[in-house]
Amino acid sequence: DVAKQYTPLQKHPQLFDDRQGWLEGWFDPAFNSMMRSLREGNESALWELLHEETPGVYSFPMWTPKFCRFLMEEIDNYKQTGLPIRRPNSMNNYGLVVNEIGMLPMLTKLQQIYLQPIAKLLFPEEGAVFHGHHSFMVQYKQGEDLGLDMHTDDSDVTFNICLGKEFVAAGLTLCGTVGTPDHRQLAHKYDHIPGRCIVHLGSKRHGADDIITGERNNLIVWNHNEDFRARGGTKARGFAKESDIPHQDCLSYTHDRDYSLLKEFPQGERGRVAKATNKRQAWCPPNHACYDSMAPVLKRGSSYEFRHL
Ligand SMILES: O=C(O)CCC(=O)C(=O)O
Ligand SMILES: [Fe+2]
Repeated sequence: DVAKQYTPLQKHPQLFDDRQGWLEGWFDPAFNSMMRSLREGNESALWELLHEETPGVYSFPMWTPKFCRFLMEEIDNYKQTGLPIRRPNSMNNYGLVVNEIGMLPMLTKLQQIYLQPIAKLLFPEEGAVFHGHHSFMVQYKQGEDLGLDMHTDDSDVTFNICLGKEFVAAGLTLCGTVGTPDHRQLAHKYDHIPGRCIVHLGSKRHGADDIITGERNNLIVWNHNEDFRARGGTKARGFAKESDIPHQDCLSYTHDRDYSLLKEFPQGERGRVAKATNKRQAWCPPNHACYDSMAPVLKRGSSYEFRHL
């Protein structure tokens, strides 16, 4: 398999050595002392380190700038080998699934030793236990993917760590939780900082703003809690009526039935792709959850003809 083929080509074998595991020197000193306190049962250390970006969304320093460069060197090295690159999800065209290149054991360690104890305190239900993860890199730069449409993740708790390199714009826009009245209302705009991690529920609608210059790379860990999923996950909570017209910055050209009534599709080729994707995949909001002022034809049905008046 790919991981085996890559083994002799690795630039930094330490990144694949799960017997040695994660080295303390790779992490921000403040993160290390917080983790030490957590292990000693002092939970307040986490709350002291965290910055609450908006309710349910937290950021904290995680890796040193040096480690971010170290990891990026490995990713760039892999991309030069010509070995196959499977895209992380249907929306990212330039990412890389790090689990598949041989980093799965190390990322499982990262999840179990560091991410899970944090998630458990922040999100007692979704983060109670993690059984698996989908871990991947995303990349934005001019001429490739510029940003990422609004979406929710196939993840119970998502950790998203910025690795640089240098970039202008490319922020993360956060809206509401899927199925709640404010699902498509703006909650917060977050500016990524290299080395810093942001954590939120997968059910939180979010998207990446277009990059203006430079290149942004992030490592994303989608954590799966099979117990939560067996209870129906977020879907079990139902889908409430939307409180109001959606915010412009929270609209998804992939998922929203009212997109074309409220916003222009992106320009050029991206617009063509966006229209075609919308035609195939738009479902939001479900008929029973439409806001009061939504166009009557859209309230009645979710078929394509109604979406493109
Ligand atoms: O670019 C980001 O920061 C977010 C990426 C993301 O939401 C995803 O890949 O699911
Ligand atoms: Fe996401």
